[in-house]
Amino acid sequence: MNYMAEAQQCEELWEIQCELRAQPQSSPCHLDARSSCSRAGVGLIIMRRRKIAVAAAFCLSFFIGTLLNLLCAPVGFHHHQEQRRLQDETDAASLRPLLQQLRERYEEVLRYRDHRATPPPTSARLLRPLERRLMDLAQPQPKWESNKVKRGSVSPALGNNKIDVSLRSPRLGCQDIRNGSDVRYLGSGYTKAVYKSLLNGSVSVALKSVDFGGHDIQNCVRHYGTLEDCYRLASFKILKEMILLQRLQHPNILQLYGYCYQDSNDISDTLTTITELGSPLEMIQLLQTPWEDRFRICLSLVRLLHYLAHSPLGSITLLDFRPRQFVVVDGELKVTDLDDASMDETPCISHTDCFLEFPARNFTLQCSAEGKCQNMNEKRNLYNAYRFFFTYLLPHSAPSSLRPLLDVIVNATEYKEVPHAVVAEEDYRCWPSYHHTGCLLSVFDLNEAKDVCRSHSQCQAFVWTNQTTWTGRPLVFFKTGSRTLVSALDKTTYLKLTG
Ligand SMILES: Nc1ncnc2c1ncn2[C@@H]1O[C@H](COP(=O)(O)OP(=O)(O)OP(=O)(O)O)[C@@H](O)[C@H]1O
Repeated sequence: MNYMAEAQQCEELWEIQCELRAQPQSSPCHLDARSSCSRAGVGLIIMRRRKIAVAAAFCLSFFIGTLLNLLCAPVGFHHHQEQRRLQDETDAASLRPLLQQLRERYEEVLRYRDHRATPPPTSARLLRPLERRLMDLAQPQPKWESNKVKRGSVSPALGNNKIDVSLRSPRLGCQDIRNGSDVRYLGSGYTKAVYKSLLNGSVSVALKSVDFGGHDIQNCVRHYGTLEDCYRLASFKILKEMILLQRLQHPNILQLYGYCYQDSNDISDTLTTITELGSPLEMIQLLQTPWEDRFRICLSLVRLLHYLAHSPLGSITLLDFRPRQFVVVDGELKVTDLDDASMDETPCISHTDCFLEFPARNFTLQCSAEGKCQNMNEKRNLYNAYRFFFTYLLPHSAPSSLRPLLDVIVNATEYKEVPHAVVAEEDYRCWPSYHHTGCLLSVFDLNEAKDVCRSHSQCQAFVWTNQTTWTGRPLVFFKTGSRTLVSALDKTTYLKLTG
């Protein structure tokens, strides 16, 4: 039964491989998938992690073992066979989470790739000098590179994640990488390593690929013991990043010049992307640069965030938003690491599901009638930009005439109105309160309520109760947060938003 499940899994992953290569259903790829996977189930588990030769030897020994078993039927042999079967079952079970992750990442990549909107074509007339130099450099893409389907080079139980994206000219490829010189290590993160290379002696680019010595691969191999499968999993991140770089075109998003699939470390079709080169962002250095340069970085970031909030793929959030995800190109900030970007808006049933948590403060956003947290992606980006960039880069040594304006920007406090809602708990005491455990005060109008909230350090929200004192002054409940936001027809809640 387990062998049958294994065979089914094998078939599914082959199907993925064929799909990625855009092979039609009746193609040899799909037929091969079925015949490969319907072979002896016992052999499949071995074939996934070892070479076919090993699997064949195992099948042979299995066959001989069965023969001997029939002839002799010794009790010990039965025992040995049972042990091996149990071991195989354990191995298969331990790899299941890896297969699940592979499937999820594969589906994510397809979602980004198949999203309808396409970037506008750029007229060759508008090409800047660097692009013209790249155009001179780019070789016509060899046909084999986009159509190549290498059989037998990957484990039959695992889909290869080779995927081609259409790129505007100029497109660079493997040949250009091979002709590169002056290759130098630039940096690495959890998953990828980045190198600088000088192509054709004229254009410097960044080459990005999976780092075989990086934490991601090392942790995965330690856990699952299979380098090839772990490589495939990690390379989905580069694949996703490449698709996003191609789909999102903006001066503050690094430009993708091309990519290359080549065999490396005994793994077929490993992916390297070729992008615009930048300088890693060093916050300490940046703090020492003139105010105008720092202002330029902040302006780049604002322009980028505006584009991401209204991108052709919808509102995109950068889940991993730290200075190291950005580089500087000619004084402009550009995002380079897009593998943690997401275009999914958080689903919700009530406002409490739209809770955005940061170390220093939290927000509760509105849940729309369609069951999506409204503007959550944009809000996450904005607050991260505020806490990682604006607070450090803008105020220090700013021109004195701009200071009042900057104070307003950096300390901007506005209130978001949530009609028909009340914060059920999250009370604090104040004086002179009309409530013995909460802060219930009378105010003249909404502006006074905002001023009161601003003057209380605990206050993060207030509820307009629609009740008044005997003089007719409205009563307002001041609250420490808005996690316990619930519906209440006759009340309105105001949430304090900073940044
Ligand atoms: N185009 C580029 N030019 C110069 N340096 C770059 C470029 N792209 C990336 N880098 C440097 O390489 C580092 C690693 O790249 P990247 O962030 O894509 O890898 P990662 O494994 O996803 O990292 P993380 O663990 O931060 O997610 C970056 O922190 C950056 O300093």
